Amino acid sequence: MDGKSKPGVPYGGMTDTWVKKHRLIYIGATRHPFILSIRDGTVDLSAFKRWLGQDYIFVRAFVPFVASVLIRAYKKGDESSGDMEVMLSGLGSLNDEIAWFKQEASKWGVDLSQVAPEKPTQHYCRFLEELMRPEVDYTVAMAAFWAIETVYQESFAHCLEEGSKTPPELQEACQRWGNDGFGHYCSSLRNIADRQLEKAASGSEPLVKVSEDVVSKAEVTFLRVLEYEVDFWNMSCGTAGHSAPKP
Ligand SMILES: Cc1ncc(CN)c(N)n1
Repeated sequence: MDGKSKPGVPYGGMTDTWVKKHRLIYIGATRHPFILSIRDGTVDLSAFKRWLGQDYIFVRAFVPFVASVLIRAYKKGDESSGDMEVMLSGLGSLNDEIAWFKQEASKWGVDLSQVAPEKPTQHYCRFLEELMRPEVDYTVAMAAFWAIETVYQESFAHCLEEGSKTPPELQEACQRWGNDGFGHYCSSLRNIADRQLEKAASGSEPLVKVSEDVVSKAEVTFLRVLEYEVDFWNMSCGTAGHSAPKP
């Protein structure tokens, strides 16, 4: 959370360096007031319902992005890495996630068919589209994939920690991303990203464009994910319009 490497996470991966180097925006994304309001039980239910509708739209756009990373993993042809299996499990959980959104929406009386994407959602989905373009490197796509999943894991796990006062009716939402299994999945994504970054940095990746170009692009992409996540949380709180300028 405060950028310290987590127990069991191998110290010194590139992602570890980024979390430390950019800990302010990382904390901004993983300890957002919206998340803190869920954790202390003061969340405004209309904000939660707004988040629910918008996140459903995001998750539907996230599925093809995950599929695009799976295709990149397949094309890498490095069967021993097990990358494809990690993505397949991710797609499986997204299938459950979409079913959960529909059930949760009906529990709260949110008609998902009537929800229109607000600007932060539109911008975030457009960013996912950009990451699906063929010229985007596997390493850059993996950095985004890990960052997107880990922000939710860190955020919602925080609402489940000792001492939290998360309302019982919101526990299930927090469990969805805050559970240990999802945490393990995020560690798998992190390991793939770190391995790819290590190869790019050492220039040992064949046919990769100028290697430091890939590493710096991956770092910029990591930061852009954090910005989109903060904008998404801001939207959920109704503090739209205060988004950071996009590079
Ligand atoms: C905005 C957002 N970011 C990440 C996740 C986790 N897949 C999500 N459901 N929504």
